[in-house]
Amino acid sequence: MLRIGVVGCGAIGREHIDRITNKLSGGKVVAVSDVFVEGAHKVGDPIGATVYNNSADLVNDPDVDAIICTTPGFAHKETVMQAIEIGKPVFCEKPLTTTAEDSMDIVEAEIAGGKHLIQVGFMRRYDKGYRQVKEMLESGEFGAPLYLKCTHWNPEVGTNYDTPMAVYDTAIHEIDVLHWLVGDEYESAQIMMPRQTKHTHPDLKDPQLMFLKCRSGLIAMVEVFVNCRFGYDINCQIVCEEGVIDLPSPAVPTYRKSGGLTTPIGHDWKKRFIEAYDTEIQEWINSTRKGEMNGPSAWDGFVANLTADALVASQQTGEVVPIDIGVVPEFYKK
Ligand SMILES: NC(=O)c1ccc[n+]([C@@H]2O[C@H](COP(=O)([O-])OP(=O)(O)OC[C@H]3O[C@@H](n4cnc5c(N)ncnc54)[C@H](O)[C@@H]3O)[C@@H](O)[C@H]2O)c1
Ligand SMILES: O[C@H]1[C@H](O)[C@@H](O)[C@H](O)[C@@H](O)[C@H]1O
Repeated sequence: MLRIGVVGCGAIGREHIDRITNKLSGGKVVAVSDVFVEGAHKVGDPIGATVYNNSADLVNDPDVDAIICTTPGFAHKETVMQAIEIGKPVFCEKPLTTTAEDSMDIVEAEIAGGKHLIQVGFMRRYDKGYRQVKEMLESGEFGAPLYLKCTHWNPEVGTNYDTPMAVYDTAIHEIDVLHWLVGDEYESAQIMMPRQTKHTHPDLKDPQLMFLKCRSGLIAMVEVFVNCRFGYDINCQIVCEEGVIDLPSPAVPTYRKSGGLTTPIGHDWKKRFIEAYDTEIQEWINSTRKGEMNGPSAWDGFVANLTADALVASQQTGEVVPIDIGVVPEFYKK
């Protein structure tokens, strides 16, 4: 049994605790922590977990074998570095950090420790739909992918969500999954701001149109609109030389009523990728128990943050910003 400590008992922290406790196998949440300690007690007490009000005490608890970090992005580095220091595996929710510089510090610390310890929560790589699309592309039947059109639409966000977060908290999913999907690397990024919705606030530009160009010439266009009101709607269309692939959305019943034919769109990110989260955490538990680390790595987290930094820079100027990933360290070569 993998004894897990969860740092950060907010929305996704509670989701992961619930799936480990009630759905998955091979793991047990034995400790939880949150700066808001009442919140940690609320989820930790019913399952008999030790409750902490800080990350370091949980990471250093001898009864904790591995850590799940589900604090906000700005706080991830603290916990991940503590875990590396003591040599414990850590599953860190996306983004690894909020800047490439901080992610590089983590990469360097992990390499220095000589052991693969970090997995980043890029769960779309575990989604059945994205996996099917990847297989279709790799079959060669569609020829080369030429351009991608994606939407990342959220119904609404809180007032603490600002312009850069549209990149490093939201588009970071597409940043990671798209280059993985097409087997390419980004070389430049650009953002254009269309007319803005009245439903945003002064610190948030919304919507934003993001363009990522790959080395092959492929361009990915990602529309991020986080106050779209109507629902949580993630789509991706890949235009190839020999055909077009649309990412399948999870099947839902459509219905005829009041003179209309309706396909419902959910409101909740937790449900849209629920199976992907289950698979991701189950595979992390399984591989961690075997002393392996197979999922998205700290290097993948760094590459995503480097790309995000270029997009954030373009938010200011609208200009094309180059991306130079450099050479993949030997340590991360598969
Ligand atoms: N993979 C996904 O699809 C997905 C979905 C949702 C959230 N996330 C990621 O998970 C992380 C958490 O998101 P959330 O929606 O659960 O946020 P949240 O605000 O609901 O929860 C964060 C929790 O962390 C606690 N916290 C804040 N600062 C802390 C600190 N310094 N140390 C310890 N605890 C601290 C807060 O009190 C809160 O309980 C973010 O990085 C987010 O991007 C990923
Ligand atoms: O924009 C949100 C994404 O759609 C979700 O999948 C989560 O990652 C959440 O943290 C983001 O704020």
